[in-house]
Amino acid sequence: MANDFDLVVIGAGSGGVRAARMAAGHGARVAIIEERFFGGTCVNVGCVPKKLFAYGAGFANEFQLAADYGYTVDGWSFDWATLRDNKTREIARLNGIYRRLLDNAGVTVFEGHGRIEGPGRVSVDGDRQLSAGHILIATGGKPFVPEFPGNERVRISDDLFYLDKLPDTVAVVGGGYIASEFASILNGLGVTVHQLYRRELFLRGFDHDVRVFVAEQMGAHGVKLHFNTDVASVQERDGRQVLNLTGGGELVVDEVFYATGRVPRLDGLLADGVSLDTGDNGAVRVDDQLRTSMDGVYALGDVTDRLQLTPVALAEGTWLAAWLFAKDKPQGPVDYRDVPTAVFCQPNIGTVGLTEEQALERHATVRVYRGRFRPMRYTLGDIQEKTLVKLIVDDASDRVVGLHMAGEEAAEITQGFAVAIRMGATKADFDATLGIHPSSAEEFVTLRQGETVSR
Ligand SMILES: Cc1cc2nc3c(=O)[nH]c(=O)nc-3n(C[C@H](O)[C@H](O)[C@H](O)COP(=O)(O)OP(=O)(O)OC[C@H]3O[C@@H](n4cnc5c(N)ncnc54)[C@H](O)[C@@H]3O)c2cc1C
Ligand SMILES: NC(=O)c1ccc[n+]([C@@H]2O[C@H](COP(=O)([O-])OP(=O)(O)OC[C@H]3O[C@@H](n4cnc5c(N)ncnc54)[C@H](O)[C@@H]3O)[C@@H](O)[C@H]2O)c1
Repeated sequence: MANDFDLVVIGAGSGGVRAARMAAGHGARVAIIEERFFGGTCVNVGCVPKKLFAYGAGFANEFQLAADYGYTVDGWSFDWATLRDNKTREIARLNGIYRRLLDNAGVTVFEGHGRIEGPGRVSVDGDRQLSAGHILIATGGKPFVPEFPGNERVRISDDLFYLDKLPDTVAVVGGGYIASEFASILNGLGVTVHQLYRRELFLRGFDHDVRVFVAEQMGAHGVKLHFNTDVASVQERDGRQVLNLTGGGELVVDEVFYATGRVPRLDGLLADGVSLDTGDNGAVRVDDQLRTSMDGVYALGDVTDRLQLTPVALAEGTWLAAWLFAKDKPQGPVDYRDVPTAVFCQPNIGTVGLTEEQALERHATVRVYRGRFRPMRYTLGDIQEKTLVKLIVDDASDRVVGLHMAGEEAAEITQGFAVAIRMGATKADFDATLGIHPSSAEEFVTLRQGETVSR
């Protein structure tokens, strides 16, 4: 007997929606199951509301700058409820768009909990049974909070987007993307922010110079950074949160936000007796064709815990739909080389390719070019905002193997350079490219004094 659907997708986030729409476009009969919100993490409690808040957090700086340009900007104030509710309205609009995209693509939408009952069998809310030629797990991730006394008192990233009231003082625990972005956002909105990170320097995995520079700049913006600091317990005192620190001492704040990583979301996904190979943190293991250990079941995006980025989930969704259903199959697997990324902390970080540390693992000798400057926009007044640009070049081939920026518009600028890096641009190509003057981006093509570093 024919299956109900050629493909049943569980989870309508970035990767699931993309795979479902594209598969339907290739002529497959597709169903998608979503239990919480269309568009998933990115649209609802991730990239989009985060970026809107980051824009919101930048205005205090702009008002100060406007005064340097002769504007009178006395008496401005900020209303949290307006920002929060305008954001929520926009997210509701996007939810509708995601839902309509699926409907218009001819995808059958089920609202409820998806569960794999066995090979080729999926249920919706435990009752409606669907048979499927292929099943795709695109269930994303969820915040991870470590075990310690009082951890039920802390908030996670989802909560920030719906706070009733903006607290006066917060602790943000973690040193990755979310903690650094949230610390900058809250600081920009006028909250006193303590960011706690358990090791020596946050933003592990990014280029060391960038990490040092961002720590210095975030500190200058007012974020109180506490490195080599971890939390033993949290308790309430007089309506406030008291963090007992592992090294001794305490920190008293109004709210505690934990951003200590995300783990794959597999809650109730597999019926009794159904199992899949998973990694240490529960991530669904896949091969380079996104196949899981169960025949006909695929997985992509955050649930596989590789690169937790929306464009990666989108690329995987596009690839899988074509791989399974297109007349012209992709030539090879998804290409994860030189994935550009940005952290929307203040200053923003943009990066593509290797850090200096990674470059030295692969190449015997590299040339490192650094530039540090005050963007022209800030030169009329007292704002001491700085920008860092850095290129890492493999000395043997002259190829630019890493490009890093921390400063205004780092994400916008890095995206364009990422194309050049992927195409194998050399330092000579950068040198031969004329700058756009005056701009910050031109610094990347005018770096001349390199430092040679060997392993
Ligand atoms: C605060 C924050 C900020 C971020 N900012 C950025 C950014 O700026 N740039 C960037 O590239 N990435 C960012 N990310 C990461 C990005 O959001 C994720 O990489 C991306 O959403 C992953 O897509 P996905 O399809 O794998 O999963 P998700 O988007 O998480 O979608 C999974 C969906 O599956 C649903 N689901 C789960 N289980 C079931 C079930 N059993 N039945 C039915 N439905 C189910 C969930 O409700 C959800 O809608 C951010 C993440 C967070 C948390
Ligand atoms: N701008 C973006 O593209 C963007 C923004 C936000 C999130 N994301 C994605 O979402 C993922 C999750 O973000 P995240 O910031 O939660 O994770 P992360 O992996 O970036 O950072 C987690 C941080 O928590 C710390 N940590 C882990 N366990 C801890 C513990 N037990 N105690 C104290 N500290 C601990 C880690 O050392 C690290 O600093 C990111 O990896 C990223 O891929 C992307």
